Amino acid sequence: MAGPDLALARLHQASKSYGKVRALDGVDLKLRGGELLALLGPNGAGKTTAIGLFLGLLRADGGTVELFGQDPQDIAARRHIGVMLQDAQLPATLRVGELIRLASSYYPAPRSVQESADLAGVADLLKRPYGKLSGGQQRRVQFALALCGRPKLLFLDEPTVGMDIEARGKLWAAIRHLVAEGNGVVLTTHYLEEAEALADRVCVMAKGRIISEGSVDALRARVAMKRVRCHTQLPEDIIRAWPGVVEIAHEGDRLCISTEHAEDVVRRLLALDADLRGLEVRAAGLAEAFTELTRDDSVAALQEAA
Ligand SMILES: Nc1ncnc2c1ncn2[C@@H]1O[C@H](COP(=O)(O)OP(=O)(O)OP(=O)(O)O)[C@@H](O)[C@H]1O
Repeated sequence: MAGPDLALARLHQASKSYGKVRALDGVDLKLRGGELLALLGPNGAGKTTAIGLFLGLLRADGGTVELFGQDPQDIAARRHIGVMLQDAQLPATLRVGELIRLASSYYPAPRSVQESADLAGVADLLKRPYGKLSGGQQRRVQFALALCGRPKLLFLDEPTVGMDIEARGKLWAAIRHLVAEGNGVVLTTHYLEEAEALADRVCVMAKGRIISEGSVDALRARVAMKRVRCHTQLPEDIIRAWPGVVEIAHEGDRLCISTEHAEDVVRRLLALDADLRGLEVRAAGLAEAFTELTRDDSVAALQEAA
């Protein structure tokens, strides 16, 4: 079993192709206890394939895959993981409590049904048949099944799809609790605010490669784009023609200027508009960083440089 400093899960130069499609192309990835890693990337980037390798559902064509230092197809390693995949098929007639009891029985030291239900926020649904639940409720039950075995490592594939804001907030709190207890979590998501809210590290994938890895702040810092907002009487056409102005949008009665040269833009605004009000300059959010990183040309440049 892995010690505290060893990786819970690791991909080393892992590759996987489906026929001519290279779904993963030499990927390195490592996760430690007490860490949440968010895997981001556009559709088809290779996120699900990477998780499939960790879970032993797929075999790598090249490179190595380790779960607790063992082969993921080894049952001893798999006893310590919990999984919430996108397309869970569960028997509709079983009650939630029965499902949790059944899933717990596969693990050596499971949580009690009540503890699992409380953590996942489904304690009030224990007597309800699974098939009669709403989509968001079913997702919460799937989360209870993922954590009932007291896993050291959780794989959550787009866990909050279909959840309302309150349910999402509760799931985030439960995930934070599990990470604070020292467990590792690998999360894939298309909700950038989810990665921003939860992740210690963010890994951006595109076309089977990792194109960026680091903290959310480090990822943002890689993107030079800034947003300059203000109330101004200056005509939009004039601002648009300034060097470095990429985009102009209206937000209510404010103008929002996207630029890589925020200082130049601010200098011009102040020089030309004595009545300028409400000036604000902000770094790009994760959404902008993500868009910029996964633009086709930037992916190509990174791949050439690698
Ligand atoms: N069973 C399969 N047979 C053939 N091609 C596949 C198979 N599974 C995945 N692929 C291809 O491999 C590539 C990576 O797919 P993968 O599902 O890992 O991406 P993803 O990042 O999880 O995408 P999404 O965000 O849409 O879930 C895609 O081009 C996909 O079409």
